Amino acid sequence: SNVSYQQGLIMEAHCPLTMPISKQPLTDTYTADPKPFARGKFATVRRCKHKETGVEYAAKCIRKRRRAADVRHEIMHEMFVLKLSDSCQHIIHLHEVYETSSEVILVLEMAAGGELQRVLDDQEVIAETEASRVMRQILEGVAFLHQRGIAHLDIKPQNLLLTQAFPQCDVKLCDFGISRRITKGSEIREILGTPDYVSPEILQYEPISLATDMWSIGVLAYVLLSGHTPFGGETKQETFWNITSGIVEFPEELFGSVSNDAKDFIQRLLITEPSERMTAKESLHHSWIRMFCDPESPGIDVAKIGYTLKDESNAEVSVSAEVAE
Ligand SMILES: Cc1cnc(Nc2ccc(CC#N)cc2)nc1Nc1cc(C2CC2)[nH]n1
Repeated sequence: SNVSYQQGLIMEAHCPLTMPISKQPLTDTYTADPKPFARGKFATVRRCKHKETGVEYAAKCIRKRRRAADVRHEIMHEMFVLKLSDSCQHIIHLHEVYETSSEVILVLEMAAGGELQRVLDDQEVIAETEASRVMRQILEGVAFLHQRGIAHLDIKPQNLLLTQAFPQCDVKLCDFGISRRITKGSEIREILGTPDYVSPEILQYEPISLATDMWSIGVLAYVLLSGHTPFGGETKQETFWNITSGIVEFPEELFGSVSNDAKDFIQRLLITEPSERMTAKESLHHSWIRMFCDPESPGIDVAKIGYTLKDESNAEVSVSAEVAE
């Protein structure tokens, strides 16, 4: 259609989510910590506080040019996925975007509790009720993305953030840096996530799909309940061999006190054939996930997708759709 869009970026023609990008200095509006509290390969994350509201955010500063290729499109894809996920409580929200000559700065919701990985470092395993509650929230977020044809492709405890100190906290998914829209003839990508969480199809250069995330979720559940990774080997090569073998064991000394429901949940995800794994929607109905959740919480959510467009006369036209999960 020939409507004109708000100034800013048009990420994907079929679903134009406008996201104004400010060229003002971030420090006009926020007080930013000089020292990052987290670092990725191409990004640093700084705590920053809005000068007027006092609200704290996490400013993810992504270098625009790296490996010589212009990675602007990848950054816009991450912004698109974050904006599309605005209405999901289990995905970190994108608040604002700034751009300098060398960086794009995503001002993101602050999850003060930090990474789920820290909890695993501190306490090895977590109680089964807490593991089920964590998994349910992660599955809500993943089901939201999968409903929209997006695979995260890097689900691991480092990318699962807690809103406050464990266990009285909620969990949010972050980092869509290697996420992909999965189309029908899904592409074959030599994307490599984190060795322990990577799925057999990735190792065998077979098409990636939404089911690739479900494998990682199976690994995550195994780790939460036992403190060990199911395919961990002495070397990366050995780990990859164990993954493609698809043999999952539940040693008595690790799983002796773990319910059969929990083991069944894991076994229905750690299947080498992607099409045989539970989908995110099916896993939300698995007894291990339903068992502990508060009965009155609705199992079915309705997702609202809304964005505003401008018509020829520059009047705002709002478009919204409701999608029953
Ligand atoms: C207290 C805290 C501690 N450690 C991290 N680590 C971390 C993990 C993954 C990524 C990868 C990404 N993206 C960035 C930082 N994030 C925190 N809070 C955040 C972090 C954020 C947004 C995601 C940056 N909101 N609140």
